Amino acid sequence: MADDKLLSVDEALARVLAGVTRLGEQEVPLSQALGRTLAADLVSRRTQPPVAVSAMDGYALRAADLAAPGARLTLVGESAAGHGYGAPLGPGETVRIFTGAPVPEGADTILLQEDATVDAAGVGAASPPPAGRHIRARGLDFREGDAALFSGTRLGPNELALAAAINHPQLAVARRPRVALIASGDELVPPGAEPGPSQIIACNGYAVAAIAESAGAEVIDLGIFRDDIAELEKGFARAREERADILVTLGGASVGDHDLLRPALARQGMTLDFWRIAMRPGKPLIHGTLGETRILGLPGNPVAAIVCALVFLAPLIRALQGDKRAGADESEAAIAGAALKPNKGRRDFMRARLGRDAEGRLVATPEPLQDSSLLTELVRSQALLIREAGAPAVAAGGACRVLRLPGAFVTG
Ligand SMILES: Nc1nc2c(c(=O)[nH]1)N[C@H]1C(S)=C(S)[C@@H](COP(=O)(O)OP(=O)(O)OC[C@H]3O[C@@H](n4cnc5c(N)ncnc54)[C@H](O)[C@@H]3O)O[C@H]1N2
Ligand code: MOO
Repeated sequence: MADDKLLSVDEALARVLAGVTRLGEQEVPLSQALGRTLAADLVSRRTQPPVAVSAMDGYALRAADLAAPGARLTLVGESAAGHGYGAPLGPGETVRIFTGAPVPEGADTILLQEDATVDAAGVGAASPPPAGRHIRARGLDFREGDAALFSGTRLGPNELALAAAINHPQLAVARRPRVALIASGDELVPPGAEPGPSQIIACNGYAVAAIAESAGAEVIDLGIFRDDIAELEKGFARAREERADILVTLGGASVGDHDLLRPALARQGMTLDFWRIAMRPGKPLIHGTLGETRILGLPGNPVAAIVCALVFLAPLIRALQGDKRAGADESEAAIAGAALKPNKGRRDFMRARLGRDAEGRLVATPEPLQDSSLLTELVRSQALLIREAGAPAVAAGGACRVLRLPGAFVTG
């Protein structure tokens, strides 16, 4: 069971996504559309293939003409991609044809060039092809007027190719959500600076910005702010100037005397939705709204910030683009590579290595240390092994669920 004082992860995600609608739309050229989300259905302007074409290099012919043993056909011309033969095939005739070339009228099959016998008597074959072999019918892939891609689809490499093929050089896509990042902490200095004795290098923003950009956002990194309400207010003012759709704060979300984000945001008039959830890592997560701006206050520990960005920020960014898969469960089944203890009241996202067992099943083995400050363990991991709040113990070899980390590559 979930800790009843804390909001469950599902409830928290539902609240983050509640009432979110797509931001405006804009037209972008295909070359800039990767990772964007379609704002309208795309209707095909083409039929593909536009005519019946050959799928192989060989000879176009009528299957019946080669049916008699020893039959020979007269080679009368050529059909290449972009240059058809241009005339109907007469009885006993064949045309040299290449992949993607129009099948001449009257031909009903393709004899593979490797299977053809070509000599002075003409073109023959030891085993003639049946009718219909290696011919792609007109419209096999798509037809003019058909909806080929749908509003709310995120454009990956495959979708870009299809959008191009159906002849849309410009696409209507959702505007990129603008995400302003504010890091807070007196201990933080940027990479390349000389830290004082108890200072550290701010790193969370790099991961969170990467997660946000991968989800389609435009990121405005406002830098590091000291643990001081007046300083933080300057940061909020900058976020307002930048017309941020989402303000993401890093650190200062918890209950310590120097964790000032909540009071600072409250002074600005933030409507707080929640700030503590039943999740490990990531218990102190602030969610609220400040005017039109959505606020996500991520916890300071690097792994907590990254996991919360994956679980909440990325879906929010996708929902603001009208992505119909935003918030969908992307976890998958795996086998536990080690015994898992019973879980208490928070959903646990354990850093785990992924491999495969002898049967090829995915095996997730948690890292020995799960402290939310440990980036090296995170980098060694390929997945987050998800343990539900209140889940009973699982023996090694038992079933579990995992969420792959971005770019995870599984060997074995
Ligand atoms: N008494 C309690 N203490 C804490 C609780 C609690 O419930 N009661 N929650 C713990 C949990 S869980 C987390 S997570 C942290 C989160 O605290 P904050 O969001 O207030 O974060 P900070 O205190 O500012 O920082 C925590 C840790 O992370 C480092 N940090 C912060 N920002 C960055 C950054 N941009 N890059 C790299 N590292 C960063 C910071 O130096 C601290 O070491 O609170 C627990 N405490
Ligand atoms: O949210 Mo915290 O990550 O468990 O230290």
